[in-house]
Amino acid sequence: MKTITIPQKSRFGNVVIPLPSSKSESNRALIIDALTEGKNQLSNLAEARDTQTMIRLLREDPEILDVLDAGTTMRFLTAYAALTNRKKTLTGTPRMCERPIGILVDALRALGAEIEYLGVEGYPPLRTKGFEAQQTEHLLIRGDVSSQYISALVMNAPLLPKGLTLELTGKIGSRTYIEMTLELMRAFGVRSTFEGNIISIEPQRYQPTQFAVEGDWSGASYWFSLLACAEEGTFYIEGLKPNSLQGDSRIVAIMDKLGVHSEFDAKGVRLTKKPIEGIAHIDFAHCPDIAQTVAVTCALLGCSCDFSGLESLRIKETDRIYALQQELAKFNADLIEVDSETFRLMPASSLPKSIRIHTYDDHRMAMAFMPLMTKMEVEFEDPDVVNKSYPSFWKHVALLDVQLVLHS
Ligand SMILES: O=C(O)C1=C[C@@H](OP(=O)(O)O)[C@@H](O)[C@H](O)C1
Ligand SMILES: C=C(OP(=O)(O)O)C(=O)O
Repeated sequence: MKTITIPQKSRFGNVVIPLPSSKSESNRALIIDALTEGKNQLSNLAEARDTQTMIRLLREDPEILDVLDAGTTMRFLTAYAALTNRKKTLTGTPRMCERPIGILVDALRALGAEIEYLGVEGYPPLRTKGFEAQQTEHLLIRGDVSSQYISALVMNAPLLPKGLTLELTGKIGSRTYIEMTLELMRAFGVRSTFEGNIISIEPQRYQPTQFAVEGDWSGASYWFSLLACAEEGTFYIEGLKPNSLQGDSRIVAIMDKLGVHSEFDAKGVRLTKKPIEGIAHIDFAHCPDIAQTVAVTCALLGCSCDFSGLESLRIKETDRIYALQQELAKFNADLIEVDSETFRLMPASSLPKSIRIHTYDDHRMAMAFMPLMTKMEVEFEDPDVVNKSYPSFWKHVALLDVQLVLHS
């Protein structure tokens, strides 16, 4: 198996990280562009495989849309194909075919789309078979499984003849991602309202627009974590702004308590070290992708912390709760289930000199555990896993002046 080893290092100088762009913003802008017949000027699109897959599938327009392991690409393209009357088969990796899509398919069927499951009911692969007439303009949809179903529907809503009112039921998760979708739509001239649990969108057209994608806050979180765990250093992360559309910018407030001070200027954010205050409880319901980052940071800093809002982690690239528990245990840390809503992060009691991290086909399992390098030599299995969101990740680790060793 291919692995990569990083030697131990915890003192850094001034390091500049040329952060890649957000795949979440990119994939939304691309769907909106497709709905505007490609008349926009999109810049700074993500290098992430999830985005490159979206670009390729929209450009080549094949009969079979293989999204690989990209959740947004699967959910956004399913709604796009179904509601624009395209006949497509949508499929992906074996794990993608275990990630539920029934809530979105039920909503699309209620709107009037014909969709057939090709394998197990409720999961990809599936086939969109046509859309004749809009059956309703008011839908109830669960908000507590994945926000991607809701984003997928609302991006297409302005082009539906009757528009759409979505009533979200249950506890709304990843609300920041739904807000990001509506903000991006606004940037392309589409008005909407999101009050309480109700989203309303009238029929209207997207306006051709110039749109530049921001840096990826989820990717930035690993550099915050590394500095939190390091003995010294100053990082400058390019391409981020303080008022981001991305909920993962919440990492600034979390890391402020874990010893990282952030200072923004026009081009990015400078991170410096400050005293650690600790943090008793963090709710990740609206920023689930940074839970792994923060778990590793707390484990290494010796900070016990209660985590809530982790429900969606079980249906992501892997079962992230299980994966975290397995890998944290390798350095005597743990993530213990306290009750149905809370997990307690128990920090490492003693550290080994070296470690091998299994990555579970999950980019974030590799990137989140990278800061272990501040305490020990770390070997990562399947280092190419990072390509899903951050293909230049290891190249950026090398900017820290460490000698990475690749074993194939
Ligand atoms: O809409 C998006 O861009 C995303 C929404 C989130 O998923 P859920 O809504 O399924 O939590 C997040 O985890 C994912 O990485 C990206
Ligand atoms: C969960 C993620 O992505 P997706 O759901 O789009 O596959 C992620 O990037 O962490």
